Amino acid sequence: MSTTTAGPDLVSPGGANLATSVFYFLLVPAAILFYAYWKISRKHLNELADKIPGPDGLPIIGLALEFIGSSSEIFKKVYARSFEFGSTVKFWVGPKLLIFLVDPRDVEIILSSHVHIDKASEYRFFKPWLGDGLLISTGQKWRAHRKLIAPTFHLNVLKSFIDLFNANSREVVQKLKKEAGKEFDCHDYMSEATVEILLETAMGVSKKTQDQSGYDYALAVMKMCDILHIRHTKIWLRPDIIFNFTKHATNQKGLINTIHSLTRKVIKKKRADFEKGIRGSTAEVPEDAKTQKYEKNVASKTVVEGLSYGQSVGLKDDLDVEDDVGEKKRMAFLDLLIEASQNGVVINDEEIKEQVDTIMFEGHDTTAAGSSFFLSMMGIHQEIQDRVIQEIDEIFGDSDRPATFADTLEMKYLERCLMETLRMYPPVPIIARQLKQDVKLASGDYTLPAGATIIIGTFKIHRDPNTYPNPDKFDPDNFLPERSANRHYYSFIPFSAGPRSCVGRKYAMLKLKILLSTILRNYRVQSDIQEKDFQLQADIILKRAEGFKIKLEPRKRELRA
Ligand code: HEM
Repeated sequence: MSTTTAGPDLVSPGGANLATSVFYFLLVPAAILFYAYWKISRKHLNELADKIPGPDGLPIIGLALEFIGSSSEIFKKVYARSFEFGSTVKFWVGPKLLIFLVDPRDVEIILSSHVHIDKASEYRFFKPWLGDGLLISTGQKWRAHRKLIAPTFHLNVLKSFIDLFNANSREVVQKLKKEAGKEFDCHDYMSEATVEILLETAMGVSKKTQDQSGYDYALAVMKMCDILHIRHTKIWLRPDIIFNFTKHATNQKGLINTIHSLTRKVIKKKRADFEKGIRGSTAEVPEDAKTQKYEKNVASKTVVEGLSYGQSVGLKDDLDVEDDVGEKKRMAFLDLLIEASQNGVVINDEEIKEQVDTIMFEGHDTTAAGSSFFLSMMGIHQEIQDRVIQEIDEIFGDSDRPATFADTLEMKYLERCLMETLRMYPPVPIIARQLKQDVKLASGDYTLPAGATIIIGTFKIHRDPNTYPNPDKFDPDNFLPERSANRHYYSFIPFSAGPRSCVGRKYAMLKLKILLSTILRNYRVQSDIQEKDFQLQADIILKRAEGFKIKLEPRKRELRA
């Protein structure tokens, strides 16, 4: 069948040629104009960048080829190259300007600021998973939600989690029984335990109400981090238009589905409890994990800031506020969010989901890595482990009683070992920010241009020989008060610092002390692998590519089941 149309013949060969010619005629000047505009708009950025030292890259792609290879190879290569320059280094990756900072004075300028709080554009890869949760949101939304969420990690709320920390730590000890005497990867156990502890404490639901295990969730998170890391390092996978056609995009969809189905279930359960008038965690605590009868009166003004809770003495953030609301009014994370959403304006249902996803991710993978590195250190440094065990035995004697808050304050040497672990193996090895304004540095005559991505190299800062003599040696005495006293506040930042510091800093420290002391009350750790043989990789979170291989040997007494 044919159709005829009246009017001009728009598709005649002559007309098509004319249209093509006009198109090219316009395209070339448009491209030239666009390029000229682009060059002019970047003139300021380029001029300031030219003054900052850094390796020469290839034309157009810059140093993109440095990011080829496995995660651990990339980590090794980038870390080795970081020694070629001073404390401020620029790096071009395609048209993107990255500037690495490691001088604590410069780091302070960025992290203590209430202006430079925008996350780097790379964090957008988290969006399908974490939405606009606390980790990546900015501006007014971030400010309002941070104000809402930070008090839910106040020490008074955390103290109410102690029995659940104990109960879950005891379960880990039981689960680990089957690994005794064999080499195994402790990260699997630490991951599962941290997910389950988060469910029962911050989320306030019993892990038994979940038909999907914490392990499946943790595995999905780990695989998501792999995909995000691939997108960070392989620049051709950054545009969605290319990424969406790869197998990674298909895998990502499945993983996000696994992750979100857990968070949706958690919120549904909590809402149902809320409607029945139930507040607080519904997880059951076995009688022998309850601490009430052992808890000594700890002065409410006990100093619990600074190093004991993961940041340099003298630094404060919104987690260190005085108890202005009163113990009774403070609520746990999801309780408070559900209540706030009832009143309407502060947070809506979608935003609750984003925050739950964010806390579940930030709260589990980081602490799982921290505890796995700690156990690896104990296995390698036997004489240090002896001292930790001696301290724990002095606190608990032969008793199987659960650990109280007062006990955690006495775990001084364990705490120093934990700090030293977080110094040498910070679970978040870099922090990235996007600059909206120029910033003059304190360490030298450089100005960071607006538009640059700033990378704060926590891993490198923590191994600066000027701050930590013998920085590659595991030495818990680096955290003796007299040694810490003279260090720059920003030379130890495992939890970041300033207004965007880690909201779970105190939660993590308290939980880790109870979990790790419970494990060491029951097992001695051994390791056949030395630190020099670690294959470090930084897939968002720092890990050992070969797995956290350790061996456990039951100690003299067994925990009563
Ligand atoms: C050893 C354990 C942990 C370490 C080393 C750690 C480290 C960090 C770091 C370095 C940041 C800043 C990230 C950035 O700016 O890109 C951060 C942010 C954050 N962390 Fe943690 N974290 C840990 C545990 C936790 C826990 C247990 C929770 C929650 C229960 C948590 C929740 C968060 C949240 C919500 C943010 C975003 C805060 C904001 O931007 O306002 N973290 N964490």
